[in-house]
Amino acid sequence: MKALIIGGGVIGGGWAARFLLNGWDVAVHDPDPEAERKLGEAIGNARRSLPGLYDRALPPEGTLTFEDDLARAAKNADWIQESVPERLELKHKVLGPLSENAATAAVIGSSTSGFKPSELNANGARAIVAHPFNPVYLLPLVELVGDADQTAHASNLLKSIGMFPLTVRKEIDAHIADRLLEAVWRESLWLVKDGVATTEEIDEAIRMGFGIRWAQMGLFETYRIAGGEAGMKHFMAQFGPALAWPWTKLMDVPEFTDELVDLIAGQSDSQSGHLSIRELERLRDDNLVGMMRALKKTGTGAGGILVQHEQQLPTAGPTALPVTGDRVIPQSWTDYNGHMNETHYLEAAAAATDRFMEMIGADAEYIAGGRSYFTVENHICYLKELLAGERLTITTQVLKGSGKTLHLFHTLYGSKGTAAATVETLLLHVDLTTRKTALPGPQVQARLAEYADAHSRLTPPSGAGRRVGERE
Ligand SMILES: NC(=O)C1=CN([C@@H]2O[C@H](COP(=O)(O)OP(=O)(O)OC[C@H]3O[C@@H](n4cnc5c(N)ncnc54)[C@H](O)[C@@H]3O)[C@@H](O)[C@H]2O)C=CC1
Ligand SMILES: C[N+](C)(C)CC(=O)CC(=O)[O-]
Repeated sequence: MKALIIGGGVIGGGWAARFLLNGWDVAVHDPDPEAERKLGEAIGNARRSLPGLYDRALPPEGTLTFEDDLARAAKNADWIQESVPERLELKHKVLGPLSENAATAAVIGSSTSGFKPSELNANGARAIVAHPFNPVYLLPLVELVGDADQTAHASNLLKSIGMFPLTVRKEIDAHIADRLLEAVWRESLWLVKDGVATTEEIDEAIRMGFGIRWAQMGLFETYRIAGGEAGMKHFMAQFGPALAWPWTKLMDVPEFTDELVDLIAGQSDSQSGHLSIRELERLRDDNLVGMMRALKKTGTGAGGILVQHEQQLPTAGPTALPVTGDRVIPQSWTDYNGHMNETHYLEAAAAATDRFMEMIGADAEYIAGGRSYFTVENHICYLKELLAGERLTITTQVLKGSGKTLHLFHTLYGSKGTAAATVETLLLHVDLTTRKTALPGPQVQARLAEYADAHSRLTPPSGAGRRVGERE
C-alpha cells in the first residue's frame, strides 16, 4: 500500500512514520529544504517507540521517498494525507489538484484541527477530515468527518495501521476532541493572564490528577464513579448547580497580545527550556509507551486498540521449533547498564510460555473453563546483552509433555540471530477450582503429545538441566 503525505512537519512527519512502520511505502511532498532532516528525526523517534508497544513484531518497514511532482504521486497513492499549515486558502490550493489526480478509491484526508469538510471542499475537492493527535505514530485517535462511504473506507485502513477511527456524526468546527482541548486551553490562558497560576502549576494540576484518570476512563465514566453508589444522577445533582456559578470563562477569550504571548512563552521556557524539543519528545514517547502498555493489560482505552492490532500482526513462518515470541525490545525494558534488564528476560519467556499454551489449546477459553498450568520452576541463563529497539525472537522446545508435566526450553535470540538467553521452565497442570494438580483435558494432552514426540527427535538443547554455576 502507498501513502502520500503533503506537508512533512510535526503532523505529516507523524503520519509518515505511522504508515512506514506499518509496512506502507510513503512519499512525502514538502517545499521546506529542511523537511528531509526533520522527517528523519521524527521517524527516528517513532522507530525507538512504536514497536515497543507490541509483543509481536510489526511488518517490515516500507520505503520512504520525497516527491516534487504532486500530480504523479497522487495517481499512485491509496491514502493521501494533507498536513499543511492550518490556513484555509492553503488547504484549498493543495486539495484541489489532489482531488483531480487521485485514484477514485484513494482516501484524501486532511489533518485539519478545525475546518469542516464543507469548508475544505468549497472549491470542488473531495477530502474528508482525518484529524490525528500528536504523536501520530503512537496515539491511536483519528477523528473522521465527511462522506459516509469515504469515512467507512478510511476507517478500515486506519484500523489496519493500529489507529482508532472515531467517525463524527455531524460536521462542526474543531470536531470533538479539539473543542474539549480548546476549552481547557482558553481557561489556562486566563489563569496565567490573571496571575492565578503559572504554566508549570497548570501542568501539575493536570498531570498529578485528572490527566491520569482521563487516559483510562475519559470524562463521563470517571464522573459516574465520582457520583458514588448512586452514580451519574447523584453526580449531576451535586455538581449541576455549578453550571450557573462563575466556574468558567469559556467564550470570554483573553486578548491575544504580545504581552500574553511573552508571558506564556517565558514561563514555558523556564519550566521546560532545559530540555530540547527532541528530548521532550523522547521523554513523552517513553511515558506514553509505558502507560499504553499498562492499559494493554486490562484492554482499556488505547490498550484495547493495541490488543486488537496485535492480533492482526503476522506471526513468524514455520520452523523446526515453534516461534513463541517475535517482538521489539521497548525502551522501558532497559536499565542503568543500558541493556535489557534481567527481569524482562523472564517476562519475555513467560509470554512465550503463554503462547505455547495457546498452541496446545490451553488458551483463554480453556482457562475460563477452570484448568490451567502453573509454573513451578524457572532457570534463566543470560548469554548476550540485548538492547532497546532490537528484535527479539523466541523458540520453544518441549523437553517433557506428558501427564501433568510441561517442561519447556525457551531460547531467546537477538537481532543478529545469536542466542541471547535460555529459559528452562517447569509447569504443572492444575484444576483451578481445587488449586491442585490434575491431568489436562484430552485435547490438550493430544496436542502436547504431538509436539513432545516431534521435539524428542531433535538434538536436546545444550544447557538443559544445567545447575547454577560459572560456565566452563
Ligand atoms: N501540531 C499539532 O499538534 C496538530 C496539528 N494538526 C493539524 O495538522 C496540520 C499541520 O500542522 P503541523 O504539522 O503542526 O504544522 P507544521 O508547521 O509543523 O508543518 C506544516 C508543513 O507543511 C509544509 N508546507 C507548507 N506549505 C506547503 C505546501 N504548499 N505543500 C506541501 N507542504 C507544505 C511546511 O513546510 C511544513 O513542513 C494543520 O492543519 C494542523 O491544524 C492536527 C493535529 C495536531
Ligand atoms: C493544538 N491543536 C489544536 C493543533 C491540537 C490538535 O489538533 C490535536 C492534538 O494533537 O492535540
